[in-house]
Amino acid sequence: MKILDGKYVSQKVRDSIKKEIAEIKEETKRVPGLAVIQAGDNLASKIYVNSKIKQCAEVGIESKNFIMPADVTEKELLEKIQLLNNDEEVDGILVQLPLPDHIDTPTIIEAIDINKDVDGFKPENLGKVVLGDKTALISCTPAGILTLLKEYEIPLEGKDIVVIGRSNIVGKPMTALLINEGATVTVCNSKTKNLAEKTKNADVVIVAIGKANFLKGDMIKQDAIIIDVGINRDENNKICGDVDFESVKDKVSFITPVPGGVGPMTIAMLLNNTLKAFKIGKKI
Ligand SMILES: Nc1nc(=O)c2c([nH]1)NC[C@@H]1CN(c3ccc(C(=O)N[C@@H](CCC(=O)O)C(=O)O)cc3)C=[N+]21
Repeated sequence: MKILDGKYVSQKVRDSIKKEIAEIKEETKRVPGLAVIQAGDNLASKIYVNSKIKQCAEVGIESKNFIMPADVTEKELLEKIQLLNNDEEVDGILVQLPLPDHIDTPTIIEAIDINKDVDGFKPENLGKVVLGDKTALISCTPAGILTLLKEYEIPLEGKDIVVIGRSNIVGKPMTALLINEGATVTVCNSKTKNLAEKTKNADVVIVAIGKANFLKGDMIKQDAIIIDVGINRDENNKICGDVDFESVKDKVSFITPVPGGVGPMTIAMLLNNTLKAFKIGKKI
């Protein structure tokens, strides 16, 4: 078993982003800017947002955090996004999800300027990902997974890959990226019949189903590669993934740990998208 070390690879990505930003700053006197909007202050959101802000500072991205009250109206959020769309110093806009129930999330995402959509959540960006358009701002988790697999020189062409989860922000863009790499992709979900039959045949299994310790050793084949997108809390409030690490560990060739796998890669890709959006917006 080899660990796909997201902590290590994300640091490498951040080092490279930091270097590029320093060079651009030297030449243009400008640095990328990221605006983060949070509605309400639930603790989990706060922790992620703080981590993003800290890592922005580390690579030289200027970040601004806007905390709106939990009862913020859709109109107020849309007005805030309009201001940020027109703000020269803001290259990327991230609206932390989930939003409170009374807010229509697609309406909010739709309001973000296409070139500032650093989460890659807008329909146009997902469309570009499907078409293999290099100018896409790619959803951060799938982009991070692809970067991690490439860093470890894991070939994808001709591989049988099962993706468990069909969300707009992980499963769907992940599937498109893998198809474009020449993999044969099966997309499953919580209602899939005979799931283990499918996962047992897969060279790579990507699990994003949001159920603690869901994927077990008897569901995979020998030497499978396992990517665990889940972040759950177990009965002892310890962070755990969607994969039962103990039960699969002796069977896998590669596996991402939780924590320290996909999570850090996701944030690194957010920084990367912010730099990309800055370069597109400022024509660098
Ligand atoms: N608009 C938006 N974009 C997001 O990208 C987004 C979001 N909303 N809402 C919440 C989720 C969650 N998310 C995480 C990213 C990294 C870690 C991460 O780095 N986790 C560490 C562990 C952190 C810990 O110990 O708590 C790890 O896996 O090693 C976790 C969670 C991004 N999200």
